[in-house]
Amino acid sequence: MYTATPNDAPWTVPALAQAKRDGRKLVMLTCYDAGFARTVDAAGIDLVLVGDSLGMVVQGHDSTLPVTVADTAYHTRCVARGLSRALLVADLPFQADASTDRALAASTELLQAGAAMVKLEGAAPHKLDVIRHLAQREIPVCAHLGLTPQSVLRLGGYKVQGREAEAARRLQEDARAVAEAGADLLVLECVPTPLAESITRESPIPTIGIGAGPHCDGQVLVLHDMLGLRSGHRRPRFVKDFLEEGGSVQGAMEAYADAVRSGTFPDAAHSYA
Ligand SMILES: Nc1nc(=O)c2c([nH]1)NC[C@@H]1CN(c3ccc(C(=O)N[C@@H](CCC(=O)O)C(=O)O)cc3)CN21
Ligand SMILES: CC(C)C(=O)C(=O)O
Ligand SMILES: [Mg+2]
Repeated sequence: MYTATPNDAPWTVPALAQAKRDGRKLVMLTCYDAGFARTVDAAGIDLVLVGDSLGMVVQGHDSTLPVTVADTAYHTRCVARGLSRALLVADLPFQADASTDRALAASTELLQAGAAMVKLEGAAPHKLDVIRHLAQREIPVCAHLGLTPQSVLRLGGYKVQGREAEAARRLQEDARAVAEAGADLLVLECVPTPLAESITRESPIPTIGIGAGPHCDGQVLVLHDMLGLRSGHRRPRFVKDFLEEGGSVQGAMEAYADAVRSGTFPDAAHSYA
């Protein structure tokens, strides 16, 4: 069992790249309030995401689209007060990254709320402009490719991405482009295991998978999912309830961290071939 090490130095952005070079897996969980943040931190989780999934698991909407910058800033402030070691990432909500001006204003608000990095979905030309704009202004950026839930209306549902050869090629190119634009980290959501493996091998920045197989540099799950709470939609294949084996909330987080670090999660049953 992984033992919490509260004396460990707080995470920094350069330490993420070092972890990739060292082959140390990064463990990430979403979190939306201070109580859970204290527990996530004590469990030795490396990265905490105030995801716009809060629109679904906290607010009860059926997509992430209704979430605002004010909502995300509020939850970021709550979570930041509970953390002393984990690196805090906050999602830029739907259309907060529609222009460089809006993205800079929203990101400033989120960093001033306590985040150390902002995350944004996609690699369209204007998104690459936003990544460059933020990176040049000393704002760490996490990119997010594959299934991008803010695109749900045009995608027609939450489906695995990059299955066709052409789509796979485009994803691989997008991964190159976001790193080139200055992203520090890359979330890959719902992509076939071999594609995520190939992107990870090529990527100069660490990849964090969710439904992207075991070969990413790290993993992320939605907190409610790994504690077995009903998510409102059909349970995605990549979700595993760690509460049973963990025995307590902190135990579940430690079991998840152990499984990611030892390479036993995700297995084939929790990945897309
Ligand atoms: N609670 C929760 N967990 C999440 O992981 C999550 C959210 N909410 N909200 C935002 C998005 C939506 N997500 C989802 C939702 C459903 C599937 C899903 O059911 N996928 C199918 C894929 C089928 C296919 O294309 O082959 C699956 O069977 O896993 C995947 C990701 C991930 N994110
Ligand atoms: C699922 C993760 C990667 C996310 O973006 C969120 O929780 O909003
Ligand atoms: Mg999100």
